[in-house]
Amino acid sequence: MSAFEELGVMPELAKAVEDLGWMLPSPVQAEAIPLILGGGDVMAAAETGSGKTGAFAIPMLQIVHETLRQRARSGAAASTSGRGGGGGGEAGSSSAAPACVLSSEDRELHVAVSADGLTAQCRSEKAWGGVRGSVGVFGSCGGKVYYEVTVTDEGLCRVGWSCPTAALELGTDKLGWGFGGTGKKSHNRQFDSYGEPFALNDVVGCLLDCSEGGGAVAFTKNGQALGEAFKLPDNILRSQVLHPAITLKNAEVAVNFGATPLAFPPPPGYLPLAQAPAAWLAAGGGAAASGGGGGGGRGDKDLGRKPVCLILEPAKDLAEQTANCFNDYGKHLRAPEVKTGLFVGGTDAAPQIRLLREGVDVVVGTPGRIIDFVESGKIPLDQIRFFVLDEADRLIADNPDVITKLYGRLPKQGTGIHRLQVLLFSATLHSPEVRDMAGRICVNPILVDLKGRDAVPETVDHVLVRVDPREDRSWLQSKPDVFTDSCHALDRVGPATASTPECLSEGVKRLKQRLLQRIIDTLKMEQCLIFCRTNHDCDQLEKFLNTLGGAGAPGGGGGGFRGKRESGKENPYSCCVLAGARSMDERRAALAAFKDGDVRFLIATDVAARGIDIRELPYVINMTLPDKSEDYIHRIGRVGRADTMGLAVSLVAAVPEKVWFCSVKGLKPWLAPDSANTRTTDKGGHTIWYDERELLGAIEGRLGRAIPAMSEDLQLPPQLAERLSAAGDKYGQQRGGGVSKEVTEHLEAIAQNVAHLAGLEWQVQTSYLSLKRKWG
Ligand SMILES: Nc1ncnc2c1ncn2[C@@H]1O[C@H](COP(=O)(O)OP(=O)(O)OP(=O)(O)O)[C@@H](O)[C@H]1O
Repeated sequence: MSAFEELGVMPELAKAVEDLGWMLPSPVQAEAIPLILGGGDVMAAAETGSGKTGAFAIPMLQIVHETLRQRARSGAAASTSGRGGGGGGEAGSSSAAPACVLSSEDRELHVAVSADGLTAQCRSEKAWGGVRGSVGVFGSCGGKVYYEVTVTDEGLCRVGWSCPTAALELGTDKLGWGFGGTGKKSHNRQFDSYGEPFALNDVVGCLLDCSEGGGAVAFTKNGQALGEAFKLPDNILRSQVLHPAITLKNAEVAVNFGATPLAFPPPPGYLPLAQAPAAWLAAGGGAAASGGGGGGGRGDKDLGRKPVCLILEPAKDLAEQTANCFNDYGKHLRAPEVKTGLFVGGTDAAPQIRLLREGVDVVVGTPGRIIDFVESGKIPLDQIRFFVLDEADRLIADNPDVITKLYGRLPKQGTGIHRLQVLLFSATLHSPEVRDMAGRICVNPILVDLKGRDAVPETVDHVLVRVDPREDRSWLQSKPDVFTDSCHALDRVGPATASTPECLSEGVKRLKQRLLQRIIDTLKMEQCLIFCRTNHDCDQLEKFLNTLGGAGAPGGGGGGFRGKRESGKENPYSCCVLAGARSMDERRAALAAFKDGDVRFLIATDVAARGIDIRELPYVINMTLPDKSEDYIHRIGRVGRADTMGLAVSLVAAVPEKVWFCSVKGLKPWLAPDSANTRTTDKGGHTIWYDERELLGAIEGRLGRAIPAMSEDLQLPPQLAERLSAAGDKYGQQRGGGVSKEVTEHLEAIAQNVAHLAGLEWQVQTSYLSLKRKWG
């Protein structure tokens, strides 16, 4: 049994992580996996690069897989029994059709459905409870269908039709059309008088007309037509499936889809749902279809398969990485496979919508695209079991409203294995905002807090280089070329004005680029992730490195990485950019090129600060300190991952630097710097004074210690250099020259002992049993 299986992880998942070379669970995995498998809400704070993604993804995949298997089993059972009870329709037309019953899954838990799936009861006096039919009708089928509802107890009820992603409380959104006992029709929360009231023993007929030129919902009462209630929009008819839908409050109804004789014949041209041709029908929404267990009328097994996990990530690149992790960890899961979908902005929505239609179990995405898809009914949330905020503190700081809205729509009535689990993960999880949000969206969360507040991993060395243009006057030289941000394009910069704040600020910018080159050369860097403050700073630095790489050299000329132009192994300063202003394709290509070693330097904004995992990355450089101290911990955490040593170097200005600050999205004042926009924001312009001494103070305060400085000739602080050489460590390589070999030997030794112990245990058990048999 592997170490992961000892945590309760199923063999298929354990095998997948073994394929990745994981021998032992990391500490956060050892703590969090059993807690999540046990059904609890978990808040995990563990240092960067410690395997948090696996800590939530592995148990989630296991529970999702088990849930899907269970549904597939109950779906198969429902289909078999349903077909047995069906029939009675036009010869030949209904034989292959999925039988319709009230779904035991596509319902609220306070609604009970009878064993035959034909009676629904809600015993809550306060809450409406909804349920849908297990079979729906394609809006594009061109036919007309009918079913009957008999009111069998006092109480409130509303009946009609809704799409699989509609709210179960019928008529409260754009995808549901209902008729209530008080004589009101309802759609999208609009309640208008219609027909007449109905009550105990009344029989309401629900009509759906999908014929050409039709497109309507209507009702009858005790066989009398009440007239058209709703016209259905074309887009609904084209793209949606409509299911029988019922919502009740302290009431009971019996439903007849036409498998047994109806109380009243349907109006001319309408077929009872149970007798509709199979091609009109789609199984979905409930046990009969989920998990691939049921079959739709069009042979699309996944129709109606709804997401079980919702994972929010703060950046597109990280969302993509997490989705890939789910695919990697779940690659051996079969019957059914667990399907993961990526939903991020700035990319074509059409394939994502298609994916949702085909059915997806794990939804990973960024807040904007997710809320957009949820609000437009594309991502249904009524089957969600897991809500995960990865990098929770960033998500909560930037998107509290989206999180609150999404949480508000998640199903919370479940118990046991159906309970909604909320998981919050980050290396920095101790803010009051996180505590406050956790108090609202978690139920008794268990805190896995491995290293206390904001720990930097032992595998990360971090140092700073002071940049003081008052002492180092080399910035006044004109060579080598630098590409600063034009903040001081209108200021007189030269020896005569060299001590004004503006000149010193320009001096910082020039010095930093030249220092970067010296650091790269001195430490003989072959791979480094370089953080800049803004997209524009990334562009400028890209130009600078491209110029160093040789004018006219392939890869020179700026404009970002747009496909392989040369091997980074030949150009010592080859670079590409990963920043929010670049297209998703460019970002993807840049990250891939850097990971593959095709370029040596990845210049990035904070979109790459969190979560991005680059194997054996040796160096990070901060051209400018981040303005939020927690982002420092995440940025430097791009090195020192998975027990690999890494060094982070921060360039820290000793004087304030004037930088661009645009609160208006898309504004680029540096393209035409003038006396208005180079003013500071308090004077109506687009710049601020950035003081890195203060930012450094905040970071050191947070970490509780000073960050050591490199010497003027860019050597490591002595205590760091000594420790590194004493341990024989190198940046970009495993700590201790390769702990994994020791781990392997250790595991091999344990495996023999464990096998021996298992043999002894077997002997004890069998001897006990044989003695029992012998002596009774
Ligand atoms: N048990 C393990 N054994 C070996 N390697 C592991 C293990 N768990 C995770 N890893 C590897 O460690 C690296 C970091 O993992 P991951 O990205 O999940 O870290 P994280 O804690 O989420 O980091 P961050 O805080 O930066 O988001 C990955 O390359 C992953 O494959």
